[in-house]
Amino acid sequence: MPIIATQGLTMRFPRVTALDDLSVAVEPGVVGLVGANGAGKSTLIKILLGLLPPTSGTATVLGLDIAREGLRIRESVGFMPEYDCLPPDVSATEFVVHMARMCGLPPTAARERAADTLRHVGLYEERYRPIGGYSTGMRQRVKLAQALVHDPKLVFLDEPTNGLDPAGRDEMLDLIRRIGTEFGISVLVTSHLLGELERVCEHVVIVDGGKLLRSQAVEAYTAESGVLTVEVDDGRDTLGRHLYDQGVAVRPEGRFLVVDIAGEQTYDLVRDGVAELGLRLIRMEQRRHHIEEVFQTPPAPTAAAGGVQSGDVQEGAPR
Ligand SMILES: Nc1ncnc2c1ncn2[C@@H]1O[C@H](COP(=O)(O)OP(=O)(O)OP(=O)(O)O)[C@@H](O)[C@H]1O
Repeated sequence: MPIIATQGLTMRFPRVTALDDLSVAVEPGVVGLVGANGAGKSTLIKILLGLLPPTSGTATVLGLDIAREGLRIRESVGFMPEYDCLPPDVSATEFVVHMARMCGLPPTAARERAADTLRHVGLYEERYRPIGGYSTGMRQRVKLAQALVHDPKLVFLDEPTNGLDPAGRDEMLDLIRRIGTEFGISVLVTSHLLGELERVCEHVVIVDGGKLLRSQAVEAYTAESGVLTVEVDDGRDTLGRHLYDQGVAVRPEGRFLVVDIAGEQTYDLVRDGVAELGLRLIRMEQRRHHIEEVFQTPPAPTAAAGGVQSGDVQEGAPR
């Protein structure tokens, strides 16, 4: 059963259509929702939580109807909002216990769950300090902890890496991956950075101007390319010249050789060349695309899609 299913979801504000006839089904797992700023991601989350009635269309979350069962959805779904909404004068423990109590947990269970959750997000040592003195990364972790404290089946994480430095972003992405793999909680995570979603998500939904552009497994975005990456220990140029003499299309790229694949024989030529020259082969693998490369050449317009304009969706940090 899909964890989220929308049909013709439309949200019109007086000056802008934030969601435009959006129909999508999302299966359990770690799922990315990507789009430029203003694409409609936060609006979709608010509608899915039953907090904002759509202009038209229907949706279910965990099989529950957003129009009739908003409260039950919010019992089963955790939400990490995009913007900072934390009280500065209380500690992370006090805040997360309070949120657990708001979700209906009895006092002792709330304290235990808060302590466990804060440990999972890496805030155990600092949990008694007032939130006002926390760094951006620590504040993001408090927001994440309160989303997880009532043991939800699904969490919505709205731009969880916002404002983080590269190291903080890596740690947050690692946490998100663990939420999916170790805790078995499904995740819908939004970002305007395609590259970072590729690292943690199994499936990515792309919205642009409130319309669905694509909904695909990450594997499908990153299908194998027609080139081989070859790395040898000392002798890159020797091997390159050797392959060139055999009629292979080859070029250097950093410490690698990039070889166009012209059938099975390309693998044989590389392997034989390495053996003949007495080199040590470190790697030979078919290169995969990165998601953002898919958007450098917009796909032929399909359905409602008009193609992503370059710059609409930013690339992630270099990997
Ligand atoms: N309450 C509102 N009233 C009027 N317009 C709104 C309201 N909420 C959102 N919008 C508009 O709807 C569009 C989509 O906004 P939304 O916040 O959903 O985008 P987003 O993809 O989450 O982008 P961001 O990451 O910048 O928040 C924007 O043009 C925004 O200005």
